[in-house]
Amino acid sequence: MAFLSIEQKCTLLDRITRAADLHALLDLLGEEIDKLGLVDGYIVNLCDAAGENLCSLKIRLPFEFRYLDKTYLGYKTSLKSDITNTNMRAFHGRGIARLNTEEGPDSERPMLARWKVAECAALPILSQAQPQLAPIGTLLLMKQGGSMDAHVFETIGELAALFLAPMRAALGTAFLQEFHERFQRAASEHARALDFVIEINNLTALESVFDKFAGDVFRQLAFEYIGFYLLEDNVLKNKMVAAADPRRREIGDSLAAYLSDKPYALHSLAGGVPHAFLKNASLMFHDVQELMHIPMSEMDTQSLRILQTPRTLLVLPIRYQGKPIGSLSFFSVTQPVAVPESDLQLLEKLSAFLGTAIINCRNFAVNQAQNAELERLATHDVLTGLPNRALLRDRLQQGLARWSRQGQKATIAFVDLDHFKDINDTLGHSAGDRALVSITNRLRDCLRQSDTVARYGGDEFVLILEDPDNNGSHEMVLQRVLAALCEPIRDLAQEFTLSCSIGYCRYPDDGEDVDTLLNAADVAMYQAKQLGRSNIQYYSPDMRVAAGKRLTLEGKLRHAAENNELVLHYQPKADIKSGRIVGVEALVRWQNPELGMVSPGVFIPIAEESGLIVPIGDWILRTACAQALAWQQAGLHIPVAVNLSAKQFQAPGIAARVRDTLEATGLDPHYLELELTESMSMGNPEKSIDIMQSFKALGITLTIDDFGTGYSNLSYLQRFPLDKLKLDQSFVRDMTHSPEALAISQAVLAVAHSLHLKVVAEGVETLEQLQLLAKSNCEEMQGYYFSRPLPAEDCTRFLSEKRRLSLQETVPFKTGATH
Ligand SMILES: Nc1nc2c(ncn2[C@@H]2O[C@H](COP(=O)(O)O[C@H]3[C@@H](O)[C@H](n4cnc5c(=O)[nH]c(N)nc54)O[C@@H]3COP(=O)(O)O)[C@@H](O)[C@H]2O)c(=O)[nH]1
Repeated sequence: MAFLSIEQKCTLLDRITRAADLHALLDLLGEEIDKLGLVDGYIVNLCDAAGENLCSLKIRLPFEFRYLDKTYLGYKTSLKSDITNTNMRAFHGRGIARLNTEEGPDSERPMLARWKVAECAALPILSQAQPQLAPIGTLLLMKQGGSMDAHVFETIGELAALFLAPMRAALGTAFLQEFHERFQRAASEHARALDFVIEINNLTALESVFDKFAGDVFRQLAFEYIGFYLLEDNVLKNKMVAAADPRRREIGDSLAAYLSDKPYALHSLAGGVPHAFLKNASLMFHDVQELMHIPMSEMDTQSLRILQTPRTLLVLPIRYQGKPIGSLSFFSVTQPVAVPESDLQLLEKLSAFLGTAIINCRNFAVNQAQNAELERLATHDVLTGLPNRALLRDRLQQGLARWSRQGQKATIAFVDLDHFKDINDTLGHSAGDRALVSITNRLRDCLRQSDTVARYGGDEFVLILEDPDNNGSHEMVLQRVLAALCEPIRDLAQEFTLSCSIGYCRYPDDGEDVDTLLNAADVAMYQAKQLGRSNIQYYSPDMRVAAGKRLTLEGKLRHAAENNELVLHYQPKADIKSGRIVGVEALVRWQNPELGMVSPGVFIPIAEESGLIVPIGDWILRTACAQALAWQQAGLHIPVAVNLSAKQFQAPGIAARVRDTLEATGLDPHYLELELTESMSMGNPEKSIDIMQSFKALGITLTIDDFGTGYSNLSYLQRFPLDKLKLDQSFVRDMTHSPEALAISQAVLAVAHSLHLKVVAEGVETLEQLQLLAKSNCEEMQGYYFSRPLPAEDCTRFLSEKRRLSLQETVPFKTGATH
């Protein structure tokens, strides 16, 4: 039975034959279905060229949803997919397939509610005359009020049949054309995507990456906002909300502000953002009602309110190597956005590129942080955090350029802590470290922000003081530094007071380059040390001359022992009461072919500072022991006293070295006396006691030299295993005319005697001094009055002649020796 009249069919066929292409045919078919007024909506699905998918090519949704017609255009369903699907049932079954509350699969029923229709029905588009040919597609019909009857299907089926042949022909052409267009589109999309990938991968800041991504998406799709969320500490944090129109930023900004301190927890699927992340799949919502189908959190409800209820919302996971690392939300507030399958695929691709770019940025940030740390380690001192030598030089170099441009003056100062080693020796290295940190803080407090303090070495600091006003304020600052570093350090196990020696020079007066200035300040600091420490010295060129001389001496001294330039002189010591010679003191001399005789008062301090005293000291000990043994073998049983310098005393294994020397030379230890100074033993008294006990265990006699010149802790003195004290020659020199010197000498004698120690007076030059010492019960004496230090040969003669000291007027022993 025909439902369309002949005239209708003829008119229609005429229009069909004049239709230009497949789209014109589809439009015509739609127009005719509309005219019939039998259904509220329809979708024309046609097979694609490969015969693999049904493709929605013409859509007319029920009236209130027509704005979405374009959104679903191009939607593909695989012909191999779910055969219970209404379209598939019609296509494969070649008959009508219904979907309503009673018929059709449950999975499709939400579609009825979504489009507010009572029934959907799919008709295959096929030829009744040639049933062996496969359908070319389906026609999905929608009815809102009530169901569709046979009349509807037959009328629309008859209409569709008229279109079958021309559509089949047009399909071939259309698919060829579509294939061509798709190829071209793909090529240009490919090129665009490549540009995008290159550009986005070159970015190193997350914000720029988001901006770039948003810019590209906004150019291609009608979304108004994009929210970026990244996984951090097991929550999704909003990183940015980008707006397509800068004039409408407020909504995006409000959302970003709201989300700034509210991350999405990932323990539930509530909300599109966590949903897409957890499911690693995209979600598309065309209205709020659809959105309501997934669980919502309070945060989502509030976000939607801020977004004034978006018309379209699409959420995608951001993936890196297939795994989600965040989510992206695209939304539009003013108008719905159609997102055909091809655009969705494009977005998914872009979001994968975005994922790679995000990881690049993170790796870049980690590398930056690592590089910064390496840079910091290379330029800063680890303990104090102060600039190290390398950075100091760099800062000084930059300063020089600036000062010369601005005609400005500056001060470069070397600050060296006095006796810092004592803290390490007494309280250990961690206390030493704490002291250095405390010193650093004091230095920082003394300086202005524009000044520099750097750690130059162990206990050496360098200050760069800027002087933009040329007002000489540097002197005040250096005084402040000296005072601050002399304050006691209280946060150690025991209170410790340090001092410092400061040397400084001025730019440009004393030098105009880094090395000259640092060297000048160093030379001045050395001078400050020489002048008794705890003072400030301004550089003068004379100091450099002296320092140069000192360097020359050090260079020559280095080879003195191997060149046989060192020689020992021996100064006899006598018992004051009996007048007998009770020992000799070995005193080193340096006879250099170029410099002549160099006084030990000059070269011993240089040997001490340069560390040369250790090998030189070994030579002295060996030579003195060998000489004492030679005297014994000649029948002169006389003990020899050897001075031990502080460096030697503190050198590891000193007791073992002395023992080895005694063994090597064969001298009985009872014929060796070691002279130690007060200051070297008081620096770290406990350690000194250990070393002294090792000496005593060998049978060596121990004497404290120069007693009275240093600062002695009497309680320690009591614990030292000593035999003698040597009264310093300064007291002996003055005792005859200075009541104070006499009083100190007598006090020293009293202390020594109360500790059962003998006293040796040194530097005795006159009979008067000798008599005074005898009256004060001093046991031994040494000095020019009895004998100057003598070369070994002369001393042998002196000992052989068995000279005796007399308390009466005598003629002192004279030799060719200078001292
Ligand atoms: N570590 C070592 N230090 C040594 C050694 N030899 C010397 N020194 C130290 O060098 C300083 C100067 O020594 P020197 O010029 O040898 O002076 C000694 C005596 O010559 C001098 N002296 C002795 N009697 C008199 C005197 O009557 N008047 C006078 N003006 N000077 C006199 O005193 C110095 C004695 O030194 P000491 O007993 O050690 O205090 C000096 O500090 C030496 O210690 C060495 O081998 N190793």
